[in-house]
Amino acid sequence: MRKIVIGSRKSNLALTQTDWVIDRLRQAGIDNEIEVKKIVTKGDRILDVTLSKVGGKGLFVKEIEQAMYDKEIDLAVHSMKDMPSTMPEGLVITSIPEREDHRDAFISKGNISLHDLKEGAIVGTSSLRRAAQILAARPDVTIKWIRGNIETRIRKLREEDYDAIVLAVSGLKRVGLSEELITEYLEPDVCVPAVGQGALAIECREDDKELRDLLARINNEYTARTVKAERTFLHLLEGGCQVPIGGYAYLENDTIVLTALVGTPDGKTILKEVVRGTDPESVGREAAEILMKQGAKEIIDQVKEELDQ
Ligand SMILES: NCc1[nH]cc(CCC(=O)O)c1CC(=O)O
Repeated sequence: MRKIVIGSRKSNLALTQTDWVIDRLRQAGIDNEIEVKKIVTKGDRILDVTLSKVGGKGLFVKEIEQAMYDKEIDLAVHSMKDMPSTMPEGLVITSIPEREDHRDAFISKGNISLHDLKEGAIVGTSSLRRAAQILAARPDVTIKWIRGNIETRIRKLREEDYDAIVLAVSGLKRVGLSEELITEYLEPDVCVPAVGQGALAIECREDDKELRDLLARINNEYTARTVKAERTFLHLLEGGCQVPIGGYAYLENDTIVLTALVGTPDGKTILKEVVRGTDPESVGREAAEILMKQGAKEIIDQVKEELDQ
């Protein structure tokens, strides 16, 4: 039986996610030897610059993908939301396990809800998507960029002048922090999560048939179908995390219900639609077409132009 080598970033979140996948593989009866190889990515090295300005998504995955081409590793576990919407030649997302909580968490000093924050309160996020939606709900608050891993951001809330921060519930749970820290779960009607938020992507070489057959055992059809709708939408809008785009889909019986969002970073314009259907790609495409008709492309092009300056 062949040994399986998994490449992982060194962050607590990445290693936890990798361990979680290994647990799933074991539960699925896969008892091959498994080795974890730690890789430091460019994204881990440039933590002091706004993520959107240094190239966004690709940053965390590129070096891991090179290791896969070089056969130093066989597979990698990523946060789905960090995956670019197009895959590089020869690599595939072969399996999508069951999704963790998809929501964003609002965490404030003194447990004050988003609605009850005082005027001018400082909310920390480095996501344009979160900034847009927080400002749409509360135009009177100030967004202040915050960087660093989940643990760092929690510490900065405590030690610096932030009144609140927003981060993914899934990330918080995965690094072992208590959900008691959370003031408020932001449902998609308040804050549409990032496409793929809470889900993992297991990536491997396209031609590694033997490994793909093993990994298929931990694919979750519900998550795979809904994430497919979200990513089709993202792909058609050519969005990375450098533009305020959100997408979340769930199933109602067999119907996919996709909430799709594009907004301006100041939150003054929010385009948001709910699309239903059974075929994930059609649902994603329909959402993209509707938002495009409402001016989504113009918003995205303008945000990209501003970032380039
Ligand atoms: N942007 C960084 C990032 N990438 C993945 C997660 C964890 C969330 C997930 O599992 O999707 C986080 C932290 C966050 O958004 O607060």
